[in-house]
Amino acid sequence: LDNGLLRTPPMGWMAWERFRCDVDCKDDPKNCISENLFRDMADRLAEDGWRELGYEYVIIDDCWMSKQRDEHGRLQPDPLRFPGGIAKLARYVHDRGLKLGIYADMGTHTCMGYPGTTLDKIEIDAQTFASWGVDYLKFDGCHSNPVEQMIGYPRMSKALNATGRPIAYSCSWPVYVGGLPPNVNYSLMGEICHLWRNYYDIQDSWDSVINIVDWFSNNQDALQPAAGPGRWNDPDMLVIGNFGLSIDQARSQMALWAIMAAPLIMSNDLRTLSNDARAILQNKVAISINQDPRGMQGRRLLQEKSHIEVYWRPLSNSASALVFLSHRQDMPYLYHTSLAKLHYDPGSYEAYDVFTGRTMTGLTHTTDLKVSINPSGVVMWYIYPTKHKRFHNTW
Ligand SMILES: OC[C@@H]1[C@H](O)[C@H](O)[C@@H](O)CN1C(=S)Nc1ccc(F)cc1
Repeated sequence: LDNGLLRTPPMGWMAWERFRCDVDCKDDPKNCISENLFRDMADRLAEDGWRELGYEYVIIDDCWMSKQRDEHGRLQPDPLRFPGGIAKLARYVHDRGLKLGIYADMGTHTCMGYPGTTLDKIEIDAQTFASWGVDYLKFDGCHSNPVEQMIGYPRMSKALNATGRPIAYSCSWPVYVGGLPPNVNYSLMGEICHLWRNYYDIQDSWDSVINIVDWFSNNQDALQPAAGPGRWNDPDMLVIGNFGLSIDQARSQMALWAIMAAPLIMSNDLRTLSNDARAILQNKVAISINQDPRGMQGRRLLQEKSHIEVYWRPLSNSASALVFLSHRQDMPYLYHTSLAKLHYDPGSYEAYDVFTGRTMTGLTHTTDLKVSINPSGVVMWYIYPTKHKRFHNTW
């Protein structure tokens, strides 16, 4: 959606994968979906260096609502869990230089059974969110049919615009109609939404992450051209820092989300994050690849019989990113290749290893490259022609 917002993929934090629909604030006050949780996360984003790296959105997901709309027919937060109201929470978030996201559902109910936004409620819900100072809307699609979705998703886009408040618009519509053409028109998606969920929900496991990566790669011819500034495919949240990924697998998700120009929206507990997870999520070069101003989503370049896969993304200033993924090996694999084999033009290059911080100089397109990749791990390089060295930040 070309209205100046999200010219690079959104970055921030979202409650759902880590905190789900925990509404038990009596027995679980630290983890339940409440204003306290979002204030805690806003504090962490503002105090632990996240905001300066670009992580700016604090996004409320399902289960924030009261079970009834108010006497004016407006959505309202659960009064026990959000006693101060959403406008006050938005002020708290804004005071810390951050932005607030919220969740609604095109349909009779949200996926977890809270009040939905039926077609007649779209305008009043958009106005309500704008009046609260909300900056981002995740619009889910449970409990609605394809006709209601076809009417509702464009109508919400118009309604948000009509509020006069710049609100980033995330659409779950493709997920509910199979994620691929002809049921999904990605040109239309790019006109009405800033980002869209294409595929099933992510879970806290490597199986889930690699399943999503495989689906996006197998369908990249339909998906990759749909992405660009203001219009992003959304393979779902970063689950780095939770319970299911090893360090190598966490690096793999960060590297592949950078190649896919995916939103970098974490769902984890920033209050107890390990140093390893923080180092991966705060990796400046991985973030700068993800946020590259050209906004060109990358692709899977090749799959070897050894189950080594190579991903490539073109970047600004004649730079590019390469990711070597060991998909199904069970020991470190020494992969031999050359830039020529990866379709690079003749010339001399330098490569910065994103996770070790080492720079390789004096590479030509024929230099024999030997890359050791751990099982379910990656090696990621930021590559630029030596003659353009002056353009590239020295990290
Ligand atoms: O309730 C909200 C939750 C999260 O917002 C996800 O990101 C959305 O994709 C939808 N969603 C859930 S759990 N959706 C859902 C997923 C599987 C299922 F069997 C029934 C509902």
